[in-house]
Amino acid sequence: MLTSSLSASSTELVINILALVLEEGKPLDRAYSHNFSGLKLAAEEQAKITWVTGDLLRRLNLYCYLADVKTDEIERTGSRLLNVWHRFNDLPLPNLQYALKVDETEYLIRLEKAKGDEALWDGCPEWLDEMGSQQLGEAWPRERKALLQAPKRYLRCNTLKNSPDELQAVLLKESVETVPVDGVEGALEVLSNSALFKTEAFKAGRFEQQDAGSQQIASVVDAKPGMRVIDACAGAGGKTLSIAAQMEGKGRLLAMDVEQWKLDNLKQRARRAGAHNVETRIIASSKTIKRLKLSADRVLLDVPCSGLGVLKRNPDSKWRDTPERFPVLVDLQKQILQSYSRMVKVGGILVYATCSIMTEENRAQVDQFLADNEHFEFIEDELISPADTGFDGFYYAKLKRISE
Ligand SMILES: C[S@@+](CC[C@H](N)C(=O)[O-])C[C@H]1O[C@@H](n2cnc3c(N)ncnc32)[C@H](O)[C@@H]1O
Repeated sequence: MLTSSLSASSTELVINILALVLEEGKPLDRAYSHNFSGLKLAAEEQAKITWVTGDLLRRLNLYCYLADVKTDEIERTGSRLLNVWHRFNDLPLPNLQYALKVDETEYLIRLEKAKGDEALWDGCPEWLDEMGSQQLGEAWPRERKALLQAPKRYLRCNTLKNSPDELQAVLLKESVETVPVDGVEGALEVLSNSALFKTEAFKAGRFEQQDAGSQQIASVVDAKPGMRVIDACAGAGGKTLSIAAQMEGKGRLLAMDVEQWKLDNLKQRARRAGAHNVETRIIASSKTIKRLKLSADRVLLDVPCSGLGVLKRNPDSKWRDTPERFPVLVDLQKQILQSYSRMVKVGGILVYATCSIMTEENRAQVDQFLADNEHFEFIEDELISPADTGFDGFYYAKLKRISE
């Protein structure tokens, strides 16, 4: 929460970032790096800018409605949007030289109307509200509200390099204040606005930034030293590195993906983390999977998904996404589950995971797989609910291969 207004230059930066995201379709993280690179911003000021931008994107439809501004005209009308944001948050307006004014009477009329529209109030596009109600029923309004909150910052202690206590002490020396997260071993919540990636502790591979819910998913894999483990949709390796730590660097951990640049990124992170048992392999065709048939003690399928559990962190995606993408993803997940499950050996464990809270990508997908596949039995599943935990939203199901 902000207690003072943004400076004029920070307000302009927010408008530039929003224009890049909403008018040019740039992902939020790239819009940030595009605007921040080369600037000597204090960590506190940068944190303020990302906080305001994130909040604006989480409730974009509401703020645009209150300001009578269109999402594709931010460059031209962004000053009124930012004025409305300050007005809504009871802060003095920023001191902009050329700004579109807010008509107070019009603003108050619109505010009253908006209060009567719960989905608008919670920053939810209509298509998402419909989908959420259809998929989650009565549970949806709570989740919708939870996805509106600013995400907290979490670290995963890299136990290949240090213990959580040691990490906390080292970070404190670099003015990074943290507290352990209840119920998630090795997770720390960051309380200060520090620039984490500039710390010596980060450069030494002592931690990774990773949501506590994501850390929970990785821990479900329960990999042991000496095992043969496959992380088949590894991306840049958030969960791979966590699994490597479970394995204490012993055994074989194969990280696969269809995108080489992500695996290149993963290799770099693994080097920094001291995770020497990680090998990467691009999935070039179905043959790559066939060659690994019945070979692994553990297979993690952290499948491509709608990302509708992580909207707190990636609020830009709800203004870019369309409902038409959803069935395409569900189909891809089904194919990955059917094909990649062949890599699990008899007695081995398959963990299916998503960063979505939608039933069709989660339990319904798993139920269908089990109905089509007698070689696996269900062990457990869990929805990591943003409303219950305050973390990002995830789902996992743990299955065991019982026959060839
Ligand atoms: C949810 S992300 C993985 C995130 C990663 N596990 C982490 O914890 O950082 C899904 C990944 O699946 C990859 N992917 C997409 N289609 C795939 C396919 N057919 N086979 C394997 N991976 C695929 C994407 O490139 C993406 O990196």
